[in-house]
Amino acid sequence: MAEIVEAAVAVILREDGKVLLGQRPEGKPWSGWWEFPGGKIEAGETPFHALQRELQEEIGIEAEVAHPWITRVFSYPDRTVKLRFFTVRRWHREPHGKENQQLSWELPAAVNVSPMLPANTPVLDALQLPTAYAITNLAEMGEAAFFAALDHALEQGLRLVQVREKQLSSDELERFSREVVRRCAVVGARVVINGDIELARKIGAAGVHLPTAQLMSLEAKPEGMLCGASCHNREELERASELGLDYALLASVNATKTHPDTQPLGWDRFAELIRELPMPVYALGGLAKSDMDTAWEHGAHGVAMLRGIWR
Ligand SMILES: Nc1nc2c([nH]c(=O)n2[C@@H]2O[C@H](COP(=O)(O)OP(=O)(O)OP(=O)(O)O)[C@@H](O)[C@H]2O)c(=O)[nH]1
Repeated sequence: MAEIVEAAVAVILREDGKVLLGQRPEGKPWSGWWEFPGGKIEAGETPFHALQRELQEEIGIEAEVAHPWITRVFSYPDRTVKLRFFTVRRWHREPHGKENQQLSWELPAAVNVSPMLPANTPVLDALQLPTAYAITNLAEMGEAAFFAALDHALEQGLRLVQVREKQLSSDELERFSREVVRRCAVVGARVVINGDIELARKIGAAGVHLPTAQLMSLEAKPEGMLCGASCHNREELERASELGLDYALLASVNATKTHPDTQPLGWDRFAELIRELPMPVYALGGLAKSDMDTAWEHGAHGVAMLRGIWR
């Protein structure tokens, strides 16, 4: 097998949601194609040091903090690359093309420059997943309180909601899911339905969320819809990765009321379990939006919440 080239790559995120892309300079392979700033990890370098060196050399900035995010392997005709992505939300100095390359701030959902390096298309999809993920809690809250909290959270910027109401009959679930989809659609938020691919299609939800048993038994990712899964260990995370799922939830980081008898993972174990996965992973279990920075520090894409988001 050809050698694997390892690279450290930066997703530099501005507060307006735009990311920085650069055009590969003349003289390099794939010159003219657009990419995230970064480059090869040299012998003896850690990925983080390679990232800082490349950011300095290519665009003249220093990352104040860089969090490990996803790792993607991609085979080009002449080489296989292993791209270790980091998110950078704070940096020093203004980025400028030090190799005479063009730079452009772009929204992941509407990139105006092309062509993108082929390895990067799924990365732009992953970047369209918001950092806060909500799970419905009709069972504990009741309908009036739940819908009031949903409208409030949507107003505050919530853009991804999982419908999970195992106590409802199928008719009730359809009625409730349609109402959640309707309210979310007003602001362009996406809804995934727990466990029911057919219902998701029938009501025009964005996708489906697989409970663990369904993750382990499903043969292929359902086509044409957003699809994530609930995981508790490395085996389940690897299954989600093999199926090419768009995201995973990993629980339980802290002790929760939902699973009082389960031993929580804690943040260090969480970080260890999600290393080198190609899809974003949300941390779940006794968390609130105030845990976001800690989640990022441990490699999470964001925080998933069943109670914390509705308070
Ligand atoms: N920097 C960067 N490289 C990427 C991205 N996507 C992607 O497939 N790659 C691949 O990862 C490898 C990174 O190497 P590079 O060519 O940027 O590294 P470098 O600046 O150290 O290269 P050099 O040794 O040619 O100067 C290349 O094969 C490149 O095609 C991306 O978004 N950013």
